[in-house]
Amino acid sequence: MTKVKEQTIFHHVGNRFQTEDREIHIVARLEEPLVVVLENVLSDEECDELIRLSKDNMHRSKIGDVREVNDIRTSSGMFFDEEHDILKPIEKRVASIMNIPVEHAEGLQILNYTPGQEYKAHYDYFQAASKASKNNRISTLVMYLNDVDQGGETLFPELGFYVSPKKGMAVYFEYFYTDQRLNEQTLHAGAPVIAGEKWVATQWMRKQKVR
Ligand SMILES: O=C(O)CCC(=O)C(=O)O
Ligand SMILES: [Fe+2]
Repeated sequence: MTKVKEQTIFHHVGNRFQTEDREIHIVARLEEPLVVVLENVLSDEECDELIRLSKDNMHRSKIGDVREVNDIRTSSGMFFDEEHDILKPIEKRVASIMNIPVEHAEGLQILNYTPGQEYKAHYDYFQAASKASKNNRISTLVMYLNDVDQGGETLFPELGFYVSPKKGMAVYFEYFYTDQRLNEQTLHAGAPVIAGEKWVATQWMRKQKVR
C-alpha cells in the first residue's frame, strides 16, 4: 500500500522564505504530521517588547498572580485584546508564515513559566463535542520570547520530538488532516522549566474568520 502524503496548510519550501518585513529561516521539519522549526521569526526587540507589554497588562488587570486552577497549565498568561503598535506587523508576519488570513487569528496569547511550571500534554484543537469546535483551531505557532536556562522544551510525545526554546525562534504545527490519527499525533506539552524562566507567544488559527 502506498502512503499518500496529505496536503498541508503551510506551503513554504526550502531553507528560507520572505514575509513582508522579515526573512524566515526553516531550521528543521518533520513531514507528517508537519512540525516546522523556524528561526528569525521575531526580532530581539519584539520579544522584549511583548514580554514588557504583557507584564504591564498582567499587572494592570491584576491577574499577574493568578494561577490556573486546574493543573494542566501551571503557567500564567494573558491574551492581547488591545491594539498595540507592535502587534500589527507581528500579526501580519505570523499570518503569512501560517498561510492563513489574519482574520482567522485568535488574539496572541502570552504565557510565562517559572521553574516547576509546565503545560501538560494537550491538543490545541477542541474536541468534536465542544461548542468551540464549530470553528475549530487548525494550526499553531509557538514563538519563544527568551532563552531558557534549562528545561521548558515544547515536546511532542507521540513523535518523540523536543524543541528547545530559543529567543526569536518558533515551532509551527497543524492539525487539519483528514486522517484523525495525524491530528492526534500533534499532542504536545510545555516541559517543566528547570532553571530560568520561559516566555512564549502562541498564535492559534481558526478554520473560519473570528474577526
Ligand atoms: O509552552 C510551550 O512550549 C507550549 C505552549 C502551548 O502548547 C500552547 O500555547 O498551546
Ligand atoms: Fe498547545
